[in-house]
Amino acid sequence: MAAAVRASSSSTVAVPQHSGDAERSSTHMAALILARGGSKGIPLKNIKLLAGVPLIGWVLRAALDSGVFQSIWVSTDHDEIEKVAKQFGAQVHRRSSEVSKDSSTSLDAIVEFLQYHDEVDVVGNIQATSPCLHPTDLIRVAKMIREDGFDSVFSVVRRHQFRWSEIKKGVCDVTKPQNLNPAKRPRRQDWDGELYENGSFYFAKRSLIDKGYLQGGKMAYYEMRAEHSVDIDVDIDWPIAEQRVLRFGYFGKEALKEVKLLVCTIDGCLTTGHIYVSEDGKEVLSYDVRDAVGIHLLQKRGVEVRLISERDCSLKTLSAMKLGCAVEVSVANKLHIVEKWRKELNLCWKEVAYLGNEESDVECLKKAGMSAVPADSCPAAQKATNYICKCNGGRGAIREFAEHIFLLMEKVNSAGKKP
Ligand SMILES: CC(=O)N[C@H]1[C@H]([C@H](O)[C@H](O)CO)O[C@](OP(=O)(O)OC[C@H]2O[C@@H](n3ccc(N)nc3=O)[C@H](O)[C@@H]2O)(C(=O)O)C[C@@H]1O
Repeated sequence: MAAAVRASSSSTVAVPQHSGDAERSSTHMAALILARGGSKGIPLKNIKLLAGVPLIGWVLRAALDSGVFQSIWVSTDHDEIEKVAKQFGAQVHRRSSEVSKDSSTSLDAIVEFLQYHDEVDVVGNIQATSPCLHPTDLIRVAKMIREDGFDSVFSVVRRHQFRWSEIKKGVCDVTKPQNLNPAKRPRRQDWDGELYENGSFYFAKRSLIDKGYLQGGKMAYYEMRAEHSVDIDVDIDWPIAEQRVLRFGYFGKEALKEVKLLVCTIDGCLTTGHIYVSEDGKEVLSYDVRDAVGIHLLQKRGVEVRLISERDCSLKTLSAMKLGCAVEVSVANKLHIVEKWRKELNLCWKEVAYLGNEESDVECLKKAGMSAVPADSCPAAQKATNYICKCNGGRGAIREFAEHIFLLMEKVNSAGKKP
């Protein structure tokens, strides 16, 4: 009989230092994210943007920052997914079509991966469909395998749900309680609940997978915090998952700071980039009222908003928009100007948010504590940011980014309140 032991994300387990753990261990533990191109419900689900980040990006970020893996892989049959995986620092296993079908199981794809990778002793199969994973979870699970000697560990979540048997015509005409006594219904606080596999990850030693199992041998579960337990299964889950990751997801090693300054590129962010020119050479720009509202909301919450452009935009036209923002035009080097503003306001980069869409924005996007690009921004800008808006430039991207900033600021403030 396989032994099952518990671990919990809320238990106080000694967490090893991030850097160097993977190198120090002789066991080759590989993270493996399965991301086939043909998903049934949501097209290309595995790279669809969830809160501005491609779905696989959320778990790849956690896997990389955990520092416990000797190698991090995405197994895919799709060029676009390969590109995104590499952008997030993963290696790519191009899998065969046999293990990419609707009927192929995760185990099929994992077995194929191992056939090509003799060096791997343990596979940590992390499912992209559970994007609220944190590095601390992976660090604890790696310890359970490496130090506590488990052959397999998988994630579970505790639920307080009463189960009832199914009524089947001609077989069973009535229902029966499965895990409760209706005469003595326990209150939530009087009942430990039950553990459910939540599909976030499955770690298993090669020797076990060779026998055709992901769960077996000396086996343990890892209990995840309920708020981190998100399983995207159907389309309807997507907006819910989006709210969850914004609140509880992992945003990288750097602690977030309150935003004090938002710098926004004019052409292609505040505006669509279209300019109407009259016979006498006058420019007419248009902007989205939603974006003006976004700017005013930010200002109301004490965020200074400034506009920047490489082009010699008409200051008269910009001031006619009545946005109440300081503006700098004909800028040769945007980074120099933002540095100047940052110093003038006595801010660190983490307190600066930046919305840009072009090559000239890349340095600022990389340095800012929070950055975003409109959906129709150039690929270099998209690569440099951690939030790709759903809205296009001049079509609500500022308003959308403002909401994102507010949510993250809520996260900063609630973290500050913890004892
Ligand atoms: C390890 C395992 O058995 N995983 C299965 C899980 C697991 O049982 C549940 O999540 C538990 O809550 O269920 C399935 O989960 P699902 O189909 O959503 O797959 C989870 C993630 O893995 C990718 N995948 C899966 C199989 C495969 N051959 N190639 C892949 O790339 C998907 O693209 C997706 O990102 C299911 O719902 O049918 C199928 C999965 O195979």
